[in-house]
Amino acid sequence: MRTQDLFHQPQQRVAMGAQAFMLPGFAEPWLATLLPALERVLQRSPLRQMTTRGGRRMSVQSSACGDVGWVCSEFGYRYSPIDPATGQPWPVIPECLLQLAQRAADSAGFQSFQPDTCLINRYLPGARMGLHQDRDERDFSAPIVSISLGMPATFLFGGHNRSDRPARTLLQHGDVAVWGGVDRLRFHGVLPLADVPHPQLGSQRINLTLRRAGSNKAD
Ligand SMILES: O=C(O)CCC(=O)C(=O)O
Ligand SMILES: [Fe+2]
Repeated sequence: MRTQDLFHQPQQRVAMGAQAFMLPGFAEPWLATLLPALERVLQRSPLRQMTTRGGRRMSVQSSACGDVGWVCSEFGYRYSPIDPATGQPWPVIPECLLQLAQRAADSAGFQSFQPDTCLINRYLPGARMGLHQDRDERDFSAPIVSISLGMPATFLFGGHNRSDRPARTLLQHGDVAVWGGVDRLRFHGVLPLADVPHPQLGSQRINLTLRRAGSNKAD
């Protein structure tokens, strides 16, 4: 735990936009329960490399938990109630992860966040995520809560046009980023990861993004 938690000082918020914040170390009190819970999820729905609509393999490995999971293939992007890799429903979102996401959303000014899906992305050194908008959800009223674990990454937070120059924010183990409202559709991405092994998780970064997909979107 960082000293700020020990003395119960108000959590620091770093503004990335009017309704976008980075909450440094916010996930730390949950990590001891979150990491084993995440392992159990990944035993049931293992990480896999998906192929984009353009036919290219994504550089991250992905899985999901929740009522639906985000899947992509050469046929496009969608939320599905079934994990295509196992033919089974996705694992449920672990209680501690749900609680962490709701508390982080609250701290960023988004009350009553009810996520129904969590995308799990694993970055090995060199993996990246190009600038994109998160717009496969059925409505954009709920925020995105993004939890970073393991190796540090440079997060790019741009504007509403792909060409808007993005700001850079370092995301480290335990940091949580939340964006919604007027900032919900801003372009964002992650620079290629440098190999700076994390003491506990080694040469990987795991990012968890909790969202409200809206189950009607699922097929
Ligand atoms: O890895 C990150 O920090 C961002 C991931 C992301 O943008 C996404 O999964 O849509
Ligand atoms: Fe995204």
